[in-house]
Amino acid sequence: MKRLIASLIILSILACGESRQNNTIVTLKENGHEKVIKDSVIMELTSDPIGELEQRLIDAGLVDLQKEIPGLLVDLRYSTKNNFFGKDVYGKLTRCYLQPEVASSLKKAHSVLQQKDSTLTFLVYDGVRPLSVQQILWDELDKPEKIKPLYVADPQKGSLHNYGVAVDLSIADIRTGKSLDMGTDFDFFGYPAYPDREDQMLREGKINEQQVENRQLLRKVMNAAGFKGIGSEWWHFNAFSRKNAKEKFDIVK
Ligand SMILES: C[C@@H](N)C(=O)N[C@H](C)C(=O)O
Ligand SMILES: [Zn+2]
Repeated sequence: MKRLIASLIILSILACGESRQNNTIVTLKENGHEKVIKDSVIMELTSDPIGELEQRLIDAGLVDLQKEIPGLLVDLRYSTKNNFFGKDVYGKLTRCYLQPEVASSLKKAHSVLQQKDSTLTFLVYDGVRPLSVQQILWDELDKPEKIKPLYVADPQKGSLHNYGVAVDLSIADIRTGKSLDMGTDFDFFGYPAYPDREDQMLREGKINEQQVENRQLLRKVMNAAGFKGIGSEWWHFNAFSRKNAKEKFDIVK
């Protein structure tokens, strides 16, 4: 490897004359790393190699949402510390995967959204989620045992995320990449985030009309593509019932 880099440096020095017109002299791809030698300086570019979890998702036939749906944004929150328990539990995984037919339904929802307003896109927070991560979320959720399943599906039963048939998302403005105002952040666990409590929350001034309108738009486009929401989280949508998911797909462990 060291020898290879050394020879590439020599190559780049030799090619210096030409480099005035074209600064980039050599591009080398190795193990998912891209190195560009420019004016004799080696610059590491792009992505890490695919991690073990991502490879498992690909091997299981799941698809990368951003490859299927151009323009869709992903902020995989469990791959950051910006989530309800403040820990990165996805490591190298930063892309969002779903079952192919769920991705294709989401593509339909996305096109319904863009027909309504071409300045809008989806901002996805989570898709397939391994059962091992479901257990971490369950353990980290600081709520009484009885109401925990309203916010995180019990890992003993499995979540539809574990099959790759549920998605957590918002709508974003493509010009800013930021979510529309939905009244609460993703994974806010309480009444202001409940679609079931919107009338009450409006009356109590906890959310406003514009926030409800934004959520209604999300529900409308997702429902148009066959997704079903749940009563306690504005961001969560299922593409299949638990029974159908069990019959058709395997859980990602
Ligand atoms: C944890 C939250 N983002 C979520 O997806 N909750 C549902 C209920 C789930 O865990 O399936
Ligand atoms: Zn969810």
